[in-house]
Amino acid sequence: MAGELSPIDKAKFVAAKRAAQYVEDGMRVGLGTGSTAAWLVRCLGEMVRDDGLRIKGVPTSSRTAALAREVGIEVISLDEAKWLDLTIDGADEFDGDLNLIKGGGGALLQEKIVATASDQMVVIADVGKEVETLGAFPLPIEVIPFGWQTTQALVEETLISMDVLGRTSTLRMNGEVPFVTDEGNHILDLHLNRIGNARQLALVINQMPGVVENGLFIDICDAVVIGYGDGRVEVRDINEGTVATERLDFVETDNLFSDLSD
Ligand SMILES: O=C[C@H](O)[C@H](O)[C@H](O)COP(=O)(O)O
Repeated sequence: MAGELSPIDKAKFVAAKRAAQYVEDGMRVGLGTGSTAAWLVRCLGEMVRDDGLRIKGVPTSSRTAALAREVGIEVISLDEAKWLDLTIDGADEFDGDLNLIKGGGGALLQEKIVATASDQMVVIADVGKEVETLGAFPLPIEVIPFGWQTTQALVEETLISMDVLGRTSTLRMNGEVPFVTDEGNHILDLHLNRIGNARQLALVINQMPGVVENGLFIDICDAVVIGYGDGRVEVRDINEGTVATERLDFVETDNLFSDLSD
């Protein structure tokens, strides 16, 4: 129940609950992936069930698709939707320009495609995700399995030539075997510490053969809803800066707080 949630889970929950207010009847909504986005899907499921909200959801991973169906959200594919009114998703880091690192859960490819196909992207995050400069969180890049070690070597050589700090990368593992994304690819995590020019880095990485996509989301996010462990939320808009700071009450319902899994 809510009283047993850790401060970080409360922060994620209030961010998700506040962001759910962006969703209007009839919208086509991109549903993000991760522990914060899972709260959002639960909140929307409750609104569908209790308030009669009618939405069509486009999930960004098989995990989110399963959860959305479980809570009663109508799920359609991106190609069926064609264009989305709104996407709400989590992030691993966001900076003052609302640029992001995403992909900690391995869903960055579908997430970027879905967010880019949306009129608006709203990110939900606990306050610990805010950084001055992106890069403390390892930057995920999705690579095809064929020749992944060659791709890794190319990525590392290129980063060295660009004089990017860090320079090491690791293949993401799932126990003893390489992690496999929903698209059948692998993830390399780049340990950069600090990304001086995220825009340039994103372009350079995506030009390398074998790389499918990187976890830098530049100029895609329109607003971040930041949650705090004491129930406060802050809405930061790319055009208007901080537009609202408020406190949300926790609503303890079995639907939201039982068996929550990412
Ligand atoms: O691939 C996963 C996504 O980009 C997530 O949205 C991101 O990793 C944040 O996840 P969480 O809300 O669990 O911190």
